[in-house]
Amino acid sequence: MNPTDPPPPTSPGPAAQTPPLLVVMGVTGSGKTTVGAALAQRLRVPFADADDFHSPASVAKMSAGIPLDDDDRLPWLRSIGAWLAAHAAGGGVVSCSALKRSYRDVLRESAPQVCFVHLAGDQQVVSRRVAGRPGHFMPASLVASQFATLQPLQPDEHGVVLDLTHDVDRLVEDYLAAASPGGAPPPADPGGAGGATDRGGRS
Ligand SMILES: Nc1ncnc2c1ncn2[C@@H]1O[C@H](COP(=O)(O)OP(=O)(O)O)[C@@H](O)[C@H]1O
Ligand SMILES: O=C(O)[C@H](O)[C@@H](O)[C@H](O)[C@H](O)COP(=O)(O)O
Repeated sequence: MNPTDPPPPTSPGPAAQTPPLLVVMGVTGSGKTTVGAALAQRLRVPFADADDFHSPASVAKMSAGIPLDDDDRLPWLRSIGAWLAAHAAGGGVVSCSALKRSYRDVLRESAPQVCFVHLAGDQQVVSRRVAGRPGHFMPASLVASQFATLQPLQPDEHGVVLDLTHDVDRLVEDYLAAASPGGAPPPADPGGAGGATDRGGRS
């Protein structure tokens, strides 16, 4: 083949890459909405906030300081799964707490290729953020139950863990580094979320 010829149709190239389909997950106040929107802008894909998919009854429940249960969350997760399925071909980012493995399984049923970006960190930092966030239905009193419910990504789950204390621009870069072919360098503290921890996923 002449070196100037275009690659054969079967050759993988940038156009063959699957567009990113991400769920930015974590407890309330971890930065999902802020970082999810920034990631979507950087990746040039649509963004959705799972808060907008809650029923009025669920919003009223959380506003009253009562945690949602599995029954409250199932129809909500299915609607987010439908959003992911509808954006699988072109890519998209949705911010959704996805606290339990079983919740992430519901999302994966609709979009098996989805990559989870977990914004992980300390409860005190998150509580301060939620207490200082104006005009949101989620009370700071629910932060403890969110941490109690949270099940971190397991080794077989496609995703990355990022340190929520990094600033937003840095978190976008952390994700890009983790998703690049070489992956992210090992975190400084393997027990925590000191950098980007690749959980085996590529998007
Ligand atoms: N990386 C960050 N560093 C500092 N503050 C942040 C960061 N990400 C979000 N915040 C702030 O923390 C609060 C919670 O962020 P938000 O995106 O609403 O979280 P979530 O969607 O997970 O509840 C907001 O006031 C937001 O401005
Ligand atoms: O399953 C839940 O209990 C909720 O989805 C919860 O995890 C989520 O955090 C709220 O929707 C508040 O919204 P923010 O996460 O944006 O604060």
